Amino acid sequence: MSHADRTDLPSRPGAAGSRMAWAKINLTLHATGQRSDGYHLLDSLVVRAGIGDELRVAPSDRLSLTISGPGAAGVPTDARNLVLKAAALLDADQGRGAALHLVKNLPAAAGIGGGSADAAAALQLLAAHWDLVLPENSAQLGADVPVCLADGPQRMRGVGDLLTPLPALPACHLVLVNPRVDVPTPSVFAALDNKTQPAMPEVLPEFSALAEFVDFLRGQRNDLAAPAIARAPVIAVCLEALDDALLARMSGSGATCFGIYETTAQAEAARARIADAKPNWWVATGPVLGA
Ligand SMILES: C[C@@](CO)(OP(=O)(O)O)[C@H](O)COP(=O)(O)OP(=O)(O)OC[C@H]1O[C@@H](n2ccc(N)nc2=O)[C@H](O)[C@@H]1O
Ligand SMILES: Nc1ncnc2c1ncn2[C@@H]1O[C@H](COP(=O)(O)OP(=O)(O)O)[C@@H](O)[C@H]1O
Repeated sequence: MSHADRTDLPSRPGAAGSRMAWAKINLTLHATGQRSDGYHLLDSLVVRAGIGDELRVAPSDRLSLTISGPGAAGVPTDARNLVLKAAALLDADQGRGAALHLVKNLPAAAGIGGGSADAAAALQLLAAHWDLVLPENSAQLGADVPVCLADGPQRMRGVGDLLTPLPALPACHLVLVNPRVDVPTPSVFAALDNKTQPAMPEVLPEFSALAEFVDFLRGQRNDLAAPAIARAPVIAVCLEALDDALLARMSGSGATCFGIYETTAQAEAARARIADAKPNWWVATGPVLGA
């Protein structure tokens, strides 16, 4: 087999030629202003959930991308894919090759940064594969890419570019519910009436117990929830379906909602109940990473 023909893709998540692209969850999302270029200033507590896509790389003389998995339908495989955009940003027209395969589990355009997480995973995997350093301008791939490159809970401000790592959070489990309606991010921002709302407290408390953390979150907001629900009222039905959670909110610009549960068993029971009642929805569960 020639070097160019090798497409022996590693199949184990976390193997050397593979990287997980974990879902990004905005536990809070405050819209605090707007820049002159139209981009919104945000203040958001962002975590990664242990539910994600998997990106694999194998040596090849040319760059290629194939996609499989339950979330693959409708995701572009051409140069519009954020994985290939990330490869182009890193390669800078040098013509490097790699055979990439994306196992797409996360729904797209769902407020959980699936595309941004894939882009971040591509930058990290290909930087290692090609022996390059990560580019500083990753945000040009999307405002959420920098936070997806970071590990552990983060406070995200600016337009997504100002990141402050947070101490570990109390352990908890998330149930993610998506009613399978696309809610494009620009349309939700455009429908946001009040673009200058209060930020989170300047200094975030440190949380030793889950109840304390959930109490704090209850006092915070997702300012994009109202315009997203106005566009897709089924989001309110998702929140109702999570009514046994300690807290249920929408992530990002929607439509995915999350419920916070204390134990894996409680989260799994909620996942099974909702999946049974709503077979056409996407319902998944996983721990908050770095908690
Ligand atoms: C709202 C957030 C919150 O984490 O998440 P998602 O709902 O996308 O998951 C992000 O800020 C989205 O990040 P991302 O989806 O990468 O944004 P981009 O591709 O750069 O921008 C898509 C569009 O969203 C709007 N946008 C995005 C970020 C921002 N700070 N202000 C904005 O106004 C702009 O209309 C832009 O054209
Ligand atoms: N690898 C990818 N996975 C998902 N969507 C992608 C990908 N590459 C490009 N896209 C496009 O990016 C858009 C936003 O995707 P995504 O990041 O999942 O949503 P959101 O910004 O709501 O979190 C989608 O409309 C999709 O067509």
